[in-house]
Amino acid sequence: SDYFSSITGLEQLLHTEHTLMSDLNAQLAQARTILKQLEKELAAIEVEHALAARGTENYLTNPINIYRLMKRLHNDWSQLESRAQQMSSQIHFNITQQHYELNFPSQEDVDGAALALVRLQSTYKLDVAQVAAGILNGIKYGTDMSWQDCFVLGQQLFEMEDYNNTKVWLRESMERLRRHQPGQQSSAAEPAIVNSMETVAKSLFQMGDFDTAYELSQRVLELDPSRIRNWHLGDKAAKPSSNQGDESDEDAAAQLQQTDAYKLTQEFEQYEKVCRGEVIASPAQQRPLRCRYTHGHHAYRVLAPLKLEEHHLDPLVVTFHDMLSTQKIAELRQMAVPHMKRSTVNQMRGSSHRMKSAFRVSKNAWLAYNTHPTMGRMLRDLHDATGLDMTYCEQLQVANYGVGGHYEPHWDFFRDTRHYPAEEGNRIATAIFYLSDVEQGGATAFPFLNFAVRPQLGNILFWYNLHRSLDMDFRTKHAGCPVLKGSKWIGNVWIHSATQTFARPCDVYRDNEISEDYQIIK
Ligand SMILES: O=C(O)CCC(=O)C(=O)O
Ligand SMILES: [Fe+2]
Repeated sequence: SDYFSSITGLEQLLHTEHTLMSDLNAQLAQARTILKQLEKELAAIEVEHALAARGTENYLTNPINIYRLMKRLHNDWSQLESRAQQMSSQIHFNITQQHYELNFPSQEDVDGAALALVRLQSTYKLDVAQVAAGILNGIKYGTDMSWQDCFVLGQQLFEMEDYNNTKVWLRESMERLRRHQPGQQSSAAEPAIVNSMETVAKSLFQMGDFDTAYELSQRVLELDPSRIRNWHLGDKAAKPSSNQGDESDEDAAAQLQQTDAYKLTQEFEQYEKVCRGEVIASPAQQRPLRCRYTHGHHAYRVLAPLKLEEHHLDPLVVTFHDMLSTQKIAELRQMAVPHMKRSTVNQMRGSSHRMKSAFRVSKNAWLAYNTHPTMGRMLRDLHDATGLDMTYCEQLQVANYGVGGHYEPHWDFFRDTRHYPAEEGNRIATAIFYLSDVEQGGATAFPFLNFAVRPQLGNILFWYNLHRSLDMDFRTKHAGCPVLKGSKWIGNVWIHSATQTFARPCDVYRDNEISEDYQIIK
């Protein structure tokens, strides 16, 4: 399970399908051999009949022909019969029995993948027709989705009670079906899909989406005109009790309100805009920012200075460029892969129970710094760059986001003191090592600060989560935007505050008030 949350599991699924393909291929090859023989024997009999047709009497007065006819009907045909039966019985293609050792996605996985596709489409405002054509932000990546693909996705969204997106995908499916040349082979739709279309049309009708229901019904009739008979009978099966329909409707609406309240806030809208790159920092905001060389806090860096890029000054958010080589990154990722598990989030404030969530779709692994010399180096470099003391930092968290993977806006500091050891202090700073590039999407976004940082292999993104007073800086809310194309790898280092008194002394006045307004979700 959880194949959709990162790329590592997907490779297993590719393997599963590869096994099924070669198995079915082997079975078909065997069947084909028998089929060829059968064809040859049939052709031989056909030759006899061609001869007979030229003169039946002449043919049937030949004793050899008479004998062969008798023999054929008495022996040969029953042999042909058993051969044909043998051929069909020889195709042993039983997925569950033969391949119990293979990994298959669960319903949850399929739902997760559907959700990912829809998340991308809404976050990046993608045109459904383009997505269905395999085009992401103007670049054609893969094959088109068939009308059936779009329909099944729409149906699934319907079952997941995402009605707005249901409509969009069903309409795309119908559009594709309409454009579909009638001459093409799949115009003879399987009854199963026509059944589903009928069912979905009925449900849409009951929910009051008459346009889509009508559209769908028209297509059903084109595929199978005889179905109209079922529609006028007013039978019970065709009309689920209206009571039931209303109830589930209310449920759906209530659920939608609850889970999606945040999605409707201005804050979330702003987050999505930042992900899309639609928010451009004002000149006033940009003017004081610099890209420069620095020797950080280590004399050695005078000779090999660090490339520092400032994104924001207060709170401080910066990038250190080219801090890890491709080779070392490959080693790190390899070490992490066997330990990767679906990421979780704290269920509630004060609760230590952690759970999977659509809020955070990725996989991660925690690695101790003594696992590999590279990791010790990473901490030293981080110390040299920032001057912070690395005594209390959490293990390296390597995370991988697959397509559609994301992490919705959150703060990295703990708001509940029970979530960190008092002697270590809260998470004063976050360093994200980017362990991959991402082709499209996947930026780290700061919705309150109006910018997003694109992952760039080898870079470190660094920021302070706390004010100098060690109060929480609520302006540091940030997120991992959905990955649109590619796979995103990061390594998180969370540095705690207890030993930073000299590295980052507090000011003479408390500086926390400036960020307090950002605590309230708008
Ligand atoms: O994926 C990102 O860019 C951000 C990750 C993050 O914020 C986290 O893991 O806490
Ligand atoms: Fe974070």
